[in-house]
Amino acid sequence: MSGLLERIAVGVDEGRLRPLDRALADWCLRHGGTPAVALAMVLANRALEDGHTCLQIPEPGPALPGERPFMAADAFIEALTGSPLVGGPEAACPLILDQDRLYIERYWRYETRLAARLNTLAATPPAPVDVTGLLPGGADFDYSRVADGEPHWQAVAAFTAERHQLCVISGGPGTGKTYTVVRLMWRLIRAALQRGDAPPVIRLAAPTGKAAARMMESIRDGLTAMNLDAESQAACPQQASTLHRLLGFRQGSVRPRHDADNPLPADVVIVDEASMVDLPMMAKLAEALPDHCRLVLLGDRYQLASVESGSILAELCDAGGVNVYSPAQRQAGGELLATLPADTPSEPLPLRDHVVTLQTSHRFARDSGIGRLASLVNAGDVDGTIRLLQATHPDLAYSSDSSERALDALCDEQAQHYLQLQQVTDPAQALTLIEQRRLLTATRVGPSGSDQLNQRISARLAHHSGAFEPGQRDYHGRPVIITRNDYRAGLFNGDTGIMLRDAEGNLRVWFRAEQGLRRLLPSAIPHHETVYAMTVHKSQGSEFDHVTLLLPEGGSTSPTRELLYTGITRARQSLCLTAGEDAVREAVGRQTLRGSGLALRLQISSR
Ligand SMILES: Nc1ncnc2c1ncn2[C@@H]1O[C@H](COP(=O)(O)OP(=O)(O)OP(=O)(O)O)[C@@H](O)[C@H]1O
Repeated sequence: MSGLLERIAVGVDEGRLRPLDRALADWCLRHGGTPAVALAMVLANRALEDGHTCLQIPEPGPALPGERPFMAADAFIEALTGSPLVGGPEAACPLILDQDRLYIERYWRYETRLAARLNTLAATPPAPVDVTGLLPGGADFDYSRVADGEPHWQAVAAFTAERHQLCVISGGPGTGKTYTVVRLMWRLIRAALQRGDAPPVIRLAAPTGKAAARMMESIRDGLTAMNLDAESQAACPQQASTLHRLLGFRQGSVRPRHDADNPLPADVVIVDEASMVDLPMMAKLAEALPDHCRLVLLGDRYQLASVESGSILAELCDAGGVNVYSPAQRQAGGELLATLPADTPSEPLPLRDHVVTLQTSHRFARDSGIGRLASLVNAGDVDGTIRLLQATHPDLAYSSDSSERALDALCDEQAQHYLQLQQVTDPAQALTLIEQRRLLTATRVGPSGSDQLNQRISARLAHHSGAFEPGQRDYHGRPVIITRNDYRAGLFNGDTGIMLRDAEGNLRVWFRAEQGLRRLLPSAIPHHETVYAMTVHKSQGSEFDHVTLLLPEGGSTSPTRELLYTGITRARQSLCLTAGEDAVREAVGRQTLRGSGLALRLQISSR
């Protein structure tokens, strides 16, 4: 493997590799590493950047992007063994080799610590649950929409979260995750008050400020609809925070205030949009829970995983299967689970009693184009997806033309909508207008990337309205999205605002806030961008009435099934998909597979 640095230098020149790859390899070689170790360091770092927790050493052998394998996988593992820079589990080395998985040391620790904590939570003896209120005719769940012979999965989810310290509730859009946790909270509070105990301290959190605000809004609506008595109402959480804030991260620090030595003051922690939580954050959260605390994770197993490393929610769901339970769980659920088909005799899944998958969307009708499209994409049904797209549905439009001319027409259409903003001076009305529709795209760069689309739409608006110059940064009617958390300003990654001129002619930026609206000077808002179009990744945790989703043709980063599904399910009322048939086929057929050892570390815990 001589000449590694030279080969990397060529890769950097050709744009296949980054200067960082060269620096990492160089560092390894200067610190006693062999070329194999230097390659291992480069590939492990690249794996992390691609969202993997570790490098699953590939067969037939490890290779730099665009090159043939340097050596066979077995020989590579042997070459790493004994290096001072590579150790086995628990070693204090920059790289950890754990069987055929290679980790950057910190990530091996996150993974093993998270698995250990989850195993402890899952192994806690189940609590007895009074299922009376959960059954048909009980006070807690309405059975009028449940099909005959089907369990009420929302009631099963509440039962599971009461019975176990660890519970994952997965469901697509509108399947009632919030509806369920509102009832779960009420049951927990009511049971405590009936026992004469203090109500449990329930903390609500989400990975982004936007998702936290949406979670609180849905929970508030749900609580209002339930019309609780004043005491129960007061015991319900009044706020949802970001995980950063919940754990008490200080600006610029990776160590939170709450950890195993200073656990969170909470009896129940409920995390929404858990698919967006990465491995380091999930490990820190799990460690900061006090021993008795319940952890309830809500999310959609089929959505895109976190932008950073790990796909924790999907892995936990895989470790739980889809609504298969142990005999003990079925017995404890009694009538609640009586209609389930007999248990299959396959190998029991480690988290089978801890994961509930909600099945019915209360947002989309059974024949809704958006709902059906989402299901077909999830199922990986390529032909079914294409057939559906070619049929007519009131809520779904499809165009296979993603040519330059089609992109132009798309940008014109978007600009026509946003032209209305030039006449609007009321910030609430302007915010509603920008939240109604969104152009989503798979990537940030390239002709159909969000950067260029935003420029094209802005240029058209400048031309049509004559109100500002093309290329002008700040102008009346400019929608902006925050791209970095700023705790001092109270603005978070993903928050959207609108720039409007006030009566004195000064530009101000308006955001939705807990109590109404906030007004800020353009210079006072943290990192932000114009947002007519955004990537599907950025749209996670948000929904819009009308979505136009664009998939690029070819390109370096091909869209995956998860990306397509996430884009589709951002639409509440209508979806227009613009993508060549080949791009759709490719995306539906390509699933995200992330290297991780978490699943292997989860133990059978069901009793
Ligand atoms: N069992 C039910 N009976 C009647 N209405 C329901 C039921 N479950 C959910 N809903 C209604 O369906 C809508 C969506 O529910 P909810 O917001 O809880 O879903 P969600 O899974 O949290 O959605 P999202 O994916 O947007 O986070 C809400 O208006 C809710 O009141």
